[in-house]
Amino acid sequence: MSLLPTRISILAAEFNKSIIDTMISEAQKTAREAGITDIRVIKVAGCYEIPLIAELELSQSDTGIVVALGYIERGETLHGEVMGNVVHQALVQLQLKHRKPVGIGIIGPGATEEQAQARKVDYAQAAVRASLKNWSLLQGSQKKS
Ligand SMILES: Nc1c(NC[C@H](O)[C@H](O)[C@H](O)CO)[nH]c(=O)[nH]c1=O
Ligand SMILES: CC(=O)[C@@H](O)COP(=O)(O)O
Repeated sequence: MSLLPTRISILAAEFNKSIIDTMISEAQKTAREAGITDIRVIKVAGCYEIPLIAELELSQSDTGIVVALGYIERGETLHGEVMGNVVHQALVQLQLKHRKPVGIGIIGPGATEEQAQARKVDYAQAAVRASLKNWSLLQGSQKKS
């Protein structure tokens, strides 16, 4: 029963590249500081593409944690709101299916560029930290059972 996951897979929606590049760097840095050495970064087109790749990564025994990074910008229609709901729901369901943490670092929906700039570091760090905390809680519960 290891205290740390073998691998963290960071899935980044590069629809808004300037925001996401910073989020990727911050997530990598936070994972390294926690002692993780196997950090995989996979860039997808947008948030809608994250759940499928998350499923593939979580199915691999070495992948202990998936971190999802994205920014759903404010648009003129409800497209972003629908996407946000669908993607968040899918990622939560994948956690329950695989019994592995998914750190969700998706800004928005409906966020302005300014709001995203203000949140990109905190969301990326929090997604890694929260998923690592859940990892240790899961390890603890498995020890007891
Ligand atoms: N508008 C945003 C998107 N849209 C793209 C979708 O995620 C997807 O790539 C497309 O519908 C093709 O399947 N993605 C974001 O991550 N953020 C947005 O604001
Ligand atoms: C969140 C989005 O899809 C955005 O990029 C475009 O939104 P909209 O088509 O509602 O203007």
